[in-house]
Amino acid sequence: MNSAKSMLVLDGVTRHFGDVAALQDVSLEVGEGLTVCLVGHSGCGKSTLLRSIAGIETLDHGSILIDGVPVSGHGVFVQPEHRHVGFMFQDYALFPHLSVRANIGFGLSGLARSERDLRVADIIERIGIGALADRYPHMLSGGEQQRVALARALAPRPRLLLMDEPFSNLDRGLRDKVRLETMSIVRDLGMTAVVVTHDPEEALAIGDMVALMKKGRLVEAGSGERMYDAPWTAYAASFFSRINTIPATSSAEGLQTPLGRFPAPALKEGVPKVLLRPQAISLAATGISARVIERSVLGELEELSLAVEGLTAPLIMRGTARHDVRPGDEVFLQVNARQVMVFPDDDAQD
Ligand SMILES: Nc1ncnc2c1ncn2[C@@H]1O[C@H](COP(=O)(O)OP(=O)(O)OP(=O)(O)O)[C@@H](O)[C@H]1O
Repeated sequence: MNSAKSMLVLDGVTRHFGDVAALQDVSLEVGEGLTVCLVGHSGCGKSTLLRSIAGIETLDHGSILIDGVPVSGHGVFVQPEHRHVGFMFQDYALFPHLSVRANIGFGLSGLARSERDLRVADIIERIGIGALADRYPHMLSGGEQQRVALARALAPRPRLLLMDEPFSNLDRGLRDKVRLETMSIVRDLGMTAVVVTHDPEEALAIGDMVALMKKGRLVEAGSGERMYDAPWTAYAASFFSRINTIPATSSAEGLQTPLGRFPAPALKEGVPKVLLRPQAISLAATGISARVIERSVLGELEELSLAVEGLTAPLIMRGTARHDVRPGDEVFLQVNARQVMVFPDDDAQD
């Protein structure tokens, strides 16, 4: 993290809907100019958290500060329109009867006409949508609508930009391009942004910080690189990629597994389990004996599904190398010991 001031502070944020604990004691700080991605499976509370920051939801407990100003909690509730946040909805929610220019100017009604026109012209130029300014939403492609929605959210110069699944309505091919362009505009403007996504790759790609949620709780938060390379929890390890779970038993020499012996880190108690990314395994001339169940070429990557004595589930191996192997072939495996992750068994992955 850098030493920038905190633009958003969530402290013990809690919200129930009847019996459902949508948010439980969520605390997080986001430095100015950074993008945080809220990521997690459906129903984990991402949207409720975003809506709480926007002021569309109230809190049961906890508090929210935006740019140092309390906006929710401890008896305070600042109305959404006074929070200085820009909100970008998943479906863009552009007004169909207004031109692009009028859509962008919509949130600036408090300004004098000349000032409003200047602001709209400025953001249109920054986002590079001059050619679209006099069109109407139905005359725009999905990617163009997305940029107009971004311009509209940014025109009032919010302190915080909130984006709810902003790229999920775009086709795969367009999505990566629009995502790159959008996030570079957000970064160039020095905006602090909170982006909700259910896509682990998207979270890793765009978040300066990633906050992984599960059943209303924050599991862990940090840079995407740290969370992928050195997750603190088995849940995070398995959320961001496919993972092999290898049963282990502890002994004085370390952890015994069907894939050999690994050093045992100091774990509090319980039987540890070993997690192994598919790319930590490779074929070799000697090593652990295995049988090929299936080989699939996934474009850049090749995936082998392998049967290993002592493992009930197939072991998944992935890499860029191509192997001339067929189902039934006997092969040998090597495991990159530096990529072995060990967690207590009670750290559920579900
Ligand atoms: N207004 C509401 N009334 C009742 N329950 C709600 C309400 N809003 C959300 N919930 C519940 O709170 C939990 C969290 O929902 P939320 O929409 O925040 O999850 P999410 O992570 O954004 O999910 P998704 O990715 O599917 O949008 C869910 O169990 C949901 O059913």
